[in-house]
Parts: sequence; structure tokens; C-alpha cells
Amino acid sequence: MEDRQRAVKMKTIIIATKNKGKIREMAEEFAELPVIIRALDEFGELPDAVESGHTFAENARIKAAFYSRLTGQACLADDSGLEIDILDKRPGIYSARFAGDNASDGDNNKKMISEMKKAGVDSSNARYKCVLAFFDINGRILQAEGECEGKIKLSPKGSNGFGYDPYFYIRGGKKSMAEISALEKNEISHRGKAVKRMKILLAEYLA
Ligand SMILES: O=c1nc[nH]c2c1ncn2[C@H]1C[C@H](O)[C@@H](COP(=O)(O)OP(=O)(O)OP(=O)(O)O)O1
Ligand SMILES: [Mg+2]
Repeated sequence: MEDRQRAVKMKTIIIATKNKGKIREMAEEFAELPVIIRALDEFGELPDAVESGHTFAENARIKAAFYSRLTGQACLADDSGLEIDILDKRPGIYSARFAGDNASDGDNNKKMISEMKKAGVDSSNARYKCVLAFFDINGRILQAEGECEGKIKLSPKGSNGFGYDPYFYIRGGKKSMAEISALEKNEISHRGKAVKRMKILLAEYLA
């Protein structure tokens, strides 16, 4: 089959996130599937989904459903965040809004530092969590999860990744998530694990 004919038959999946870091980590992985992968920003200025759920899974589903309705295409959404043990697992699902609505990564990192200092520590066990939800236009839902254990330390290192990565030390405790390559991050991260699982579900779904 010619490429053009194949393209006509291929399904489109939109990676429905406004976070460029997430797109960077996921787009290449899903490009291995026989689908056309598109990013949300190709559809112009779209409103933000209201992340009113009480779990990562609920919020991932809310985003996938919201953007598939808006675009008329199958959508894959990611809801993720950081649980810090000394902070009773905060910020959790509120990770993006830890320092308030529209907070930047820098604002959230500052807030995290001040909360850790308030708790009287400069490190704590922590984990990243990620839930991916896929919705197609017929209401078919697929869902996959991943976790990554590590440690928050108040000494940032590295400039790769995004969000809390400079403060998140991976197993072994020597390197932060911002010091390893995107490829290495996908090998061990919450998102990388969820993506691997979702790729298996999507391959079955597409077969
Ligand atoms: O690998 C990661 N490395 C560092 N930080 C991370 C990671 N994964 C999630 N995070 C943090 C960033 C943000 O503070 C929150 C996600 O919030 P979350 O609502 O899922 O994403 P978002 O608002 O940035 O984009 P969107 O909702 O459009 O997908 O957790
Ligand atoms: Mg969000």
C-alpha cells in the first residue's frame, strides 16, 4: 500500500495535553504505532479541561473525554503528579496547582521547598504517579498507570525534564530526574511505564 493510502486508513490519536514536557516524552513512543499522532496545539486555542476529579484516573478520563468531544477525534490524556511522604502525599493530584491556579513549575518548586522546610526536613521519600486515559469517539476507554519511587531533596540538579524533576532523585539517590536523558527517563519513569502499558492496549485495540 502507498503511504498516502495507508494514511487515509490510519486512525488519528491526539495527545491531549497542554504540557510540552509530556508531549516530548510521549510523542515518539506512540509514533511506533500504526496511527497518526497529533498534538492538541494543532487544533488552535482550546479551553482548559476542568480537572475536578478526586483521583489521577478521574482527571485523566475527564481530560480525554473533554478533548475528544471538542476535536471529534480519539484522545489520549495524562494526569500525573508527585506524592511526598513527609507532606502526607501532597501535592498529589494538585501538583500543577500546588502554588495556586496558573502556577509555573518554578512557583510549585518554591512552594514545595517551603512546605518541606516547614516540616523540618530537607529530604523525603516520594513517588511520581501517572494515569493515561484513551477515549475514542465511540466511547471506548483504555487506561494505564505507572509509578516511580524516588526521593525529594532540596538541592536541585540538572536541566532536563520538567516540573519537579531537578528535585526528584531517582533510585540510588545520586542523580536527579533532570540529569538523565529523555530516553533514560522513559525507561524508569511513571509516564514511561504507563506509556508502555498503553501501547500494548492500543496495539490490541487497533488490531
Ligand atoms: O515527569 C514529571 N516530571 C516532573 N514533574 C512532573 C512529571 N509528571 C508530572 N509532573 C508534575 C508537573 C505538574 O505540576 C503536575 C502534572 O499536572 P497535570 O495536570 O497532570 O498536567 P499539566 O497541567 O501540566 O498538563 P495537562 O493537564 O494539560 O496534561 O505534576
Ligand atoms: Mg493539568
